[in-house]
This record gives sequence, C-alpha cells and structure tokens, in this order.
Amino acid sequence: MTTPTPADTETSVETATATVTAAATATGTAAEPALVIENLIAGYRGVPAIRGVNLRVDPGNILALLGPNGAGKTTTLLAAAGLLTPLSGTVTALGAPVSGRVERTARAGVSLIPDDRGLFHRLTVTENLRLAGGRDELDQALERFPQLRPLLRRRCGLLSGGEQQSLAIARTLMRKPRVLLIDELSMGLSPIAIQAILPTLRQLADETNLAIVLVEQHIDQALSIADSAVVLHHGSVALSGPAAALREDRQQIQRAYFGR
Ligand SMILES: Nc1ncnc2c1ncn2[C@@H]1O[C@H](COP(=O)(O)OP(=O)(O)OP(=O)(O)O)[C@@H](O)[C@H]1O
Repeated sequence: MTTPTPADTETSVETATATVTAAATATGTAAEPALVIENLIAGYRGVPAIRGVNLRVDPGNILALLGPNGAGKTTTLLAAAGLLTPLSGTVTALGAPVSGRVERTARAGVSLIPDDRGLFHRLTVTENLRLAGGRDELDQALERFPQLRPLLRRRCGLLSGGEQQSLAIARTLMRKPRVLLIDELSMGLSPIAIQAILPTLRQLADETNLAIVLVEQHIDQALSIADSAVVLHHGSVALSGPAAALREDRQQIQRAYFGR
C-alpha cells in the first residue's frame, strides 16, 4: 500500500489547516503558545514514524492526541519531550526550541508521563513523591490528590492502576511543569478510574494554566475534557479541530481512524 502523504490524508473540522489553535482561536487572545509542533518528521534509526505533524497547545488547554495503534502518538510525545530528535521540522515549547535535549526541556517546564508511568514499584508512595521535590511540594501534591494520603507508606507496586496513575501525575506536578505530556492515561484502568482522574486534569489546566497533551484510546472520554484534538493515522495528521466540533461528529473521527 502506498503510504499516504500529509497532503492527501489531512482534513480539518472547521478550517483547512492542520494547526490546532484551541483557545486562542476561540477567544481571539494572543497568548504565547505552550507547545508548537510544525511540519515534524521523526522516527527511529532514520526511518520516519510520523510525517508532517502540526499541532499547537495554548496555556490552560488540553489537546487530545488520538489515533489507532501505531499511528505515531507516542513518537510525537517523545519528540515534544526532547527524547527524540526530529528528522526535520520544529518543536517549540514555552518559546524555546526542543531538539533532543531532554534535561533542558524538562528544566524548561515540559514533563512526560510515559505509558508505564515511570514509578518505582519497590519504593513507597512517599519515597516516590520525595524523588520529585521537598516537603512543601509534597504537601501541595497531597492537597490536589488527597486520595494518596492514606497510601503514603504503601509500596507503589501494591497500588491499584488508578492509584498509580494519580501518584504519577502528583509526582510530575511537584516539578511544576507548564506543559504536561501524558501517554495512555487510561492504560489498564477501569472506566470508573478514568472518570475519576479526567476531571482533575481539566481542573489543573483551568486553575494552573497547565497545557496538557493527552494521548488516549478512549475517544469520548478524552474529548469530554479536551479543548482540541488531533487524530493521527499512519504517522500523519488525518483530522484536527476543536474538541466540541469533533464530539458532534463521531463519523468524521471514525473515518480518520481508518484513514479515509
Ligand atoms: N523504538 C522504535 N524503533 C523502531 N520503530 C518504532 C519504535 N517505536 C515505535 N516504532 C514504530 O513507530 C510507529 C509509531 O509508533 P508509536 O508508538 O508512536 O505509535 P502509537 O500511536 O503511540 O501506538 P500505540 O497506540 O500502539 O501505543 C509504529 O510503526 C511503531 O512500530
């Protein structure tokens, strides 16, 4: 099968551009974007896994990054986090270029929660949290995630999937990121556990101006809290637009998932 190019696969809900400008477009504000990805080509050992990806997330906004298995969602996040050097194109986070320099990118305020959550299973909840900051940061994290309080002495490996995901988010927030990249938030979680975590992300975006890119397989749940969405297919943007419009048109999303 011929690999589709961005030009022949890309459609958009309301505009003819692949660039999603969630709040800035809706409100007419001109806030500096938190994350801008332009014409990104990235992959492994020189072979592109994503081609011509464009997206933009403003402070306080959530972008749902959707698409079938192997579409290139994780690859996009890795490039945004500075873990993968682009083959071409640009990634700009908080006004500065990101190019394979993960520590500098993290210090600048971009944090990635990987799909395995990156926790230390033999350490307790407190020990996991203390790796990310001091007492003050820990207290603030527990204010946001009070469900962790009774679990502080428990080994992380003994937590439920939902508790582990809360811990992963709480620990990451202790580093005070301004851009949060979350890969497969719902991996291994029950629908109820997902429903419990999603409103917290919306609150975080609204209350702290955090920009979030959320890779999710649960389309409806992701769109329920997102401002905008991008659907990848075979490494290219197949569909992009405001989440509200995409919520109304599930058929368009289904077509994008099948690359039509
Ligand atoms: N380390 C790697 N080396 C070589 N190819 C890779 C590597 N990681 C991913 N790929 C390939 O890159 C493509 C995109 O993978 P990616 O993990 O970004 O997709 P995804 O949308 O996150 O998929 P999933 O939903 O299954 O996690 C796939 O074809 C995959 O096989």
